[in-house]
Amino acid sequence: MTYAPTSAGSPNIEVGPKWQRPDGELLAQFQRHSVANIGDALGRLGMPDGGITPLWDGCRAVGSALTVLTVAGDDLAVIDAVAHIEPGDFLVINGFGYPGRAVMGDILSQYFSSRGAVGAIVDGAVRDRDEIRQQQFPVWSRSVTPAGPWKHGPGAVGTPVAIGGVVINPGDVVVADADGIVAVPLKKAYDIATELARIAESEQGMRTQAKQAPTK
Ligand SMILES: O=C([O-])CC(=O)C(=O)O
Ligand SMILES: [Mg+2]
Repeated sequence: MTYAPTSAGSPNIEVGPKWQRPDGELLAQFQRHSVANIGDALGRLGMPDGGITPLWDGCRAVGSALTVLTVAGDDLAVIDAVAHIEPGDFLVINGFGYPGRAVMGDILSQYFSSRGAVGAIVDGAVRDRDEIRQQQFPVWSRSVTPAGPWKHGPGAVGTPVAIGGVVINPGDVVVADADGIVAVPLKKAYDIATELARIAESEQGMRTQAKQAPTK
């Protein structure tokens, strides 16, 4: 089966209104912080559940949410999303948590990477784990299966979606690492970045104290 993403768009894939993306400088402020610390800065609430995990060791990415809603086991909306990618985008795909059929593999991953995306998160299944690891393209998913996707739609690109029980809007700052995923609403991102500097400093202090704890 062959396919090639087009800019024409499929008639049954809705495209949301144009959204604002965080600039590179703002994204850079999140580069050096762990997802755990960013979650703390958000009050330890609103993080996707721990069932969505990295596909290979060392996955880490920071980017602007490019949201996709797709039918369980179907990748038509994911294919359509390729034409909407701008450098720095982070694909966030609601595949209804379905484990029985992958909604992306290494070919789509290569398209994402070629267009400048920084990573992909799938609340659902993916396939081609070895090839994606070789590409070093960061991917998080709920499961892995060799079963390939149907391509019928419907779906949506650039509308709010939920992954792991949390709503993510297009243009949210998405950070993912070995622990999991966090999304910071663009409106809060500057305040959270400031708070992060304080948290990082206090964590550093606690680490030093822990290292120097007296033996009994
Ligand atoms: O073949 C497909 O339909 C999806 C897939 O495995 C890929 O993106 O590599
Ligand atoms: Mg494949």
